[in-house]
Amino acid sequence: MSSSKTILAINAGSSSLKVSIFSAESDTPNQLAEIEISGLSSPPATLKYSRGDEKIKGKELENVKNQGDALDYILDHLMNDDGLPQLKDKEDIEFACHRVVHGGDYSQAQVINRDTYHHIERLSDLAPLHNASALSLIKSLHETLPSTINLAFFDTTFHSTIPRHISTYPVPQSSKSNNLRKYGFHGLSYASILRSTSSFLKKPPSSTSLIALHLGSGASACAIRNGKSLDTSMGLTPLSGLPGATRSGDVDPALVFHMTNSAGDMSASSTKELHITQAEEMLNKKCGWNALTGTTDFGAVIAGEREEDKLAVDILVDRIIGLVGAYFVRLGGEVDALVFAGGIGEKGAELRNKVVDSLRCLGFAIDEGKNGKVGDGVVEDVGSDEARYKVLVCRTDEQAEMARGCLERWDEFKKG
Ligand SMILES: Nc1ncnc2c1ncn2[C@@H]1O[C@H](COP(=O)(O)OP(=O)(O)O)[C@@H](O)[C@H]1O
Ligand SMILES: CC(=O)OP(=O)(O)O
Ligand SMILES: [Mg+2]
Repeated sequence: MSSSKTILAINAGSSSLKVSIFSAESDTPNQLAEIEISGLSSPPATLKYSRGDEKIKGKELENVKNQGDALDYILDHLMNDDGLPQLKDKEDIEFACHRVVHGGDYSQAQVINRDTYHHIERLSDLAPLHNASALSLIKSLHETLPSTINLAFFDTTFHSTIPRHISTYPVPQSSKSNNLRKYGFHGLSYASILRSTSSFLKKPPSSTSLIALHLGSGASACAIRNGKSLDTSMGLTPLSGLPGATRSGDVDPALVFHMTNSAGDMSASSTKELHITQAEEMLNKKCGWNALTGTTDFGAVIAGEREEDKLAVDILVDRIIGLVGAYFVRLGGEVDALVFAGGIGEKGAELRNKVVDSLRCLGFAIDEGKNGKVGDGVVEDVGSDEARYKVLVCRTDEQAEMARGCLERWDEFKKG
């Protein structure tokens, strides 16, 4: 390990691209700058940049329409920032860490080479909003920065501890369908949440138990027992569980055949790299709160006054509390904290209020004053002092989690 070089960590979400740059001079990642382009699914996209005291927030970017444009914009911005002398040459970037949502059976991060690239490509059908765009970013980075080593970090890795009776679907178990199991996603985020909250609670991660909620354009919940994922709400693909901006979340599996009689036909948006049926297209891209309200921006939905806005919020709250109740039972009530994270979890004070208010019977309660004043802390306690269980807000950092993983295996990754 250790050089004067830098690590670039790239997190392609379904509505955003977040990139952080770290110096690789110590055992823990030292963030030099963080840049985020959000609102890719509700244009215009907006830029947020922070490097020390230098901050840009809410700048609208008319010409940034997709993940590829966003990466080009971000690399250009970083390379041309005079306040970032660590990044002047393309060769300064030793590693680029990419968040890849579906890692199939990979149990740890991989160096991207021809084999791993094609393996990830084959998993694209199982994460149709994510893997294909992560791969196109990997390809474009490989072309722009030919001397940088690309690494894939998977959302699925954290959930490899889910017991078999929880990850198995009760369907015929042929050898192929044994791969048709629950994988779970947002794993880099849950690893980051566990690291930050256990440190906040002054407990080792291995004895910390949480019900964690990652609520963004894709939303999920996770039961963490003694530092290990016990269950999570996304499954074989990131479609199941909670509704998202454009995803239905759990519905009766037969519903789709009543919405269309060509469910199994290929969708017009299928490409050579990505095969997606009309059913998958509909449930992944045409549902969620966007289908109910006409916007993917949950900030606008929760501020909205219309019946459909209220309905979308009530649905999300209802599905969240259902999962928290189930996980509370799974954990036998041994819960150190309920944790909110992700764009909505971190910024949506009113949603936190509604969720926690509905969980009073379990011993959770919010302090409205603290909840309304969440600042820049990595972890903030928003629970009432009188409540039995803690309620925390955590600024999850998937990029830092990847950079940490890169530093831990630096020499091995250098060998390729
Ligand atoms: N003040 C706010 N209140 C509630 N939701 C918000 C607020 N600001 C942003 N959001 C929502 O956060 C979501 C994006 O979360 P994020 O985790 O960054 O997304 P991604 O899934 O792309 O990683 C969007 O739905 C956005 O509308
Ligand atoms: C897995 C997933 O849905 O990720 P995101 O919320 O970043 O889109
Ligand atoms: Mg995300």
